[in-house]
Amino acid sequence: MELAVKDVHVTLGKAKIVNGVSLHVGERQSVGIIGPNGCGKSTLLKAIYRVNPIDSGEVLLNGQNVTKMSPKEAARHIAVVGQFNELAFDFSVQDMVLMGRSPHKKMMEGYSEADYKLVEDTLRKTELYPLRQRSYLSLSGGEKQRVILARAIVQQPELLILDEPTNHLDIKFQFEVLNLVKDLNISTLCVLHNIELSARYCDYLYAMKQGRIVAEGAPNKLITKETIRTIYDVESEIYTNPITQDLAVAFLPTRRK
Ligand SMILES: Nc1ncnc2c1ncn2[C@@H]1O[C@H](COP(=O)(O)OP(=O)(O)OP(=O)(O)O)[C@@H](O)[C@H]1O
Repeated sequence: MELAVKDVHVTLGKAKIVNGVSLHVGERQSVGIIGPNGCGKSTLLKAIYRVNPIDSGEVLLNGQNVTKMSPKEAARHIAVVGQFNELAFDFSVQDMVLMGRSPHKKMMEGYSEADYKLVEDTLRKTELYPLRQRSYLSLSGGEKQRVILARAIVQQPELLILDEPTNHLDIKFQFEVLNLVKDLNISTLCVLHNIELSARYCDYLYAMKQGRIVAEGAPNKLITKETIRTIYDVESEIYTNPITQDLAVAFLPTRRK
């Protein structure tokens, strides 16, 4: 599944938040967006998954205009793991995850044995199986985040959109969630605040500032001290971690006196 975002503009209230953004996610590619607080990353993602109306521009999935799809049709192709996972009504963990199958069901069609099997396998993979009978609202932030990811996995999307998926997670689950996403081997578009994680898990990155894309490229090309200075206004040095051999960033903020 390919996603093409072409010259998208979004206004919220009277403020122009996204200002002519174009980006591309190729078949089975992991693409990341980095940028400072308030630069418009979530607003852009919400425009892509149809929560925010767009002023102009296009969002195309394999050439098909997403804004013209029915919500159910869009949900057969795109799953979302958002930043805030609160709900007005409570469900068990198992039922929450089972709901991921609903875009694939016809009206009044029940869940099949295969659906229940997929849910069970996914609950085990995400280490949620022991919590399957628990009420979703009683879970911790990190547990909720994993339930939302499990629901997205059983949705079997061709494009997964993630907004800060590691937000509430401890170190172990940060790696496990990103590894699970990587293993899905589908197209992903992900906002991550952690630059080192974005370098490790993304094939290609876009850097955003004040509603625009200001740089793009493979992580080892895009992540330079100049890009970090441009987008975050912080000095840094980029180096190779001598133990993991991964790209690493040492931030060198100037202290206020
Ligand atoms: N309804 C609204 N009316 C006006 N401005 C809004 C509205 N909703 C959000 N904004 C503003 O739009 C800007 C972009 O918000 P957005 O959540 O997209 O940023 P972000 O890059 O995802 O930030 P963060 O890294 O903090 O999550 C912010 O300045 C926010 O205050």
